[in-house]
Amino acid sequence: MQPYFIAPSILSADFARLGEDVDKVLAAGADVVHFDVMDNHYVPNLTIGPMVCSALRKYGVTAPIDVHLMVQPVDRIIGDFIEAGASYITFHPEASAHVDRSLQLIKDGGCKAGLVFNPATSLDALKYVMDKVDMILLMSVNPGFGGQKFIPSTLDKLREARALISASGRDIRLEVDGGVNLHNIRAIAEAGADTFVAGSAIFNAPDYAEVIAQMRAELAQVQK
Ligand SMILES: O=C(CO)[C@H](O)[C@H](O)COP(=O)(O)O
Repeated sequence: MQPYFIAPSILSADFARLGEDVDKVLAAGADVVHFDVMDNHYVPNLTIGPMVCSALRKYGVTAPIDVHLMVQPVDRIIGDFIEAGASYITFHPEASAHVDRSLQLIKDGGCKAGLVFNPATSLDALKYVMDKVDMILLMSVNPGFGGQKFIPSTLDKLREARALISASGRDIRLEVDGGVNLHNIRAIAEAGADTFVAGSAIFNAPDYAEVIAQMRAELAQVQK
């Protein structure tokens, strides 16, 4: 199992002071910046694109930036995010006409590639591309908005994904996104996740360092 990563979703950050807020959450102990890209087409919301990713890099953010594409089509925006300094780029298989090609485009650009699965989407798309995947992201809410409730069936799906990763023998991160908080993070880790996206639970807390430390304390008690 890889070390646990806490990945605050900047969907819940203060967009008017994004650089400062990202600095603050990283200084508070976050490992990864989770960057939600929504196009008002694949999902019913509109957020940020490659220019903002590039601006964060120019501002001085050196932590990994984990770009979650909730866009359709996928391929024409991949190159822009590679240029903008993304570290991970993940996309939804049903949003790409050619999943293998999209994964390869990401990897050819030197980024880590991953697939994202909505709560009701099966993991079947992984079958022939496990060798190209560096991250599997399970949505534990329907994508589009922060602040939703964790969907409990994600726990079984995490166990299923963890078994696939173990069978592959590869280092693949297993990320979960949606409704992650202090009360459920331990159970989510026990089901197999190693990377935890949390938006409202972190950015709505009065003290980012305190909530991240509490999350790590929960993770320290994980029993497998
Ligand atoms: O991708 C997302 C929604 O599509 C967000 O990353 C996710 O919902 C995180 O927010 P919260 O922790 O508040 O649920």
